[in-house]
Amino acid sequence: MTKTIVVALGSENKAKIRATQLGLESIFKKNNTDNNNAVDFKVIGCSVPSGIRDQPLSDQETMQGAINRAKKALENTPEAEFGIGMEGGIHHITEPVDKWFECGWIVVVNRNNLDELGIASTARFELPKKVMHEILVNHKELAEIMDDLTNKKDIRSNEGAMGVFTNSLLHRDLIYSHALVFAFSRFTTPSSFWDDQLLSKNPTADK
Ligand SMILES: O=P(O)(O)OP(=O)(O)OP(=O)(O)OC[C@H]1O[C@@H](n2cnc3c(O)ncnc32)[C@H](O)[C@@H]1O
Repeated sequence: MTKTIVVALGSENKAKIRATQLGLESIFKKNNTDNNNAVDFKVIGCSVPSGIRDQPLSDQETMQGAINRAKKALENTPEAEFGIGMEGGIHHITEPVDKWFECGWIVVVNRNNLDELGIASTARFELPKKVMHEILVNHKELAEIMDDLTNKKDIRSNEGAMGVFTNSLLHRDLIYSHALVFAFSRFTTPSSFWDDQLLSKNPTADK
């Protein structure tokens, strides 16, 4: 009998649900005979608090939101083996250039060990100064600004700001799915890659 892995996603955002489906399809692809991970999977999206501000302003805060969401989703979904948290946020780089960048942070947590977190970020892109002005001075959320800028509705659940700033080449679901594959690697690659045993002895230690 094929095993079904149940995964709880801490969001009902359609782009994040699609990203999770896409990521898990490539991780657990059944028609790839070389794939030792091949199984069925089921995604349950649920609304959970991120525990941070609606518009996170640093990588640290955004990652914390993703951790909180992954753990809460798992807690709220007893049948799930893994919890996933996805959080979009911005980060300020001051040197060698003064610019703000947007990316998503993705966290995977397994029920067997809540302290073992798989964490990755998406690719990043620069946000224009006028968008940052709306966020920092007028305290608007990126979602609202993107809709105003494009005259569209609900960009956050569709192509995302990523899609807008790449002329629709790279949509939020695809980019988040790649980060999910990285975050899951903690659980899908050999555990020997991740244990604390050093690869080589410190050459000076024996002297
Ligand atoms: O329903 P949830 O899961 O909360 O999804 P969200 O897109 O609203 O929320 P996030 O917490 O991931 O993102 C934090 C803020 O940044 C906005 N944001 C993040 N990525 C975005 C994107 O690609 N396009 C538009 N807005 C985005 C988002 O709408 C929030 O205002």
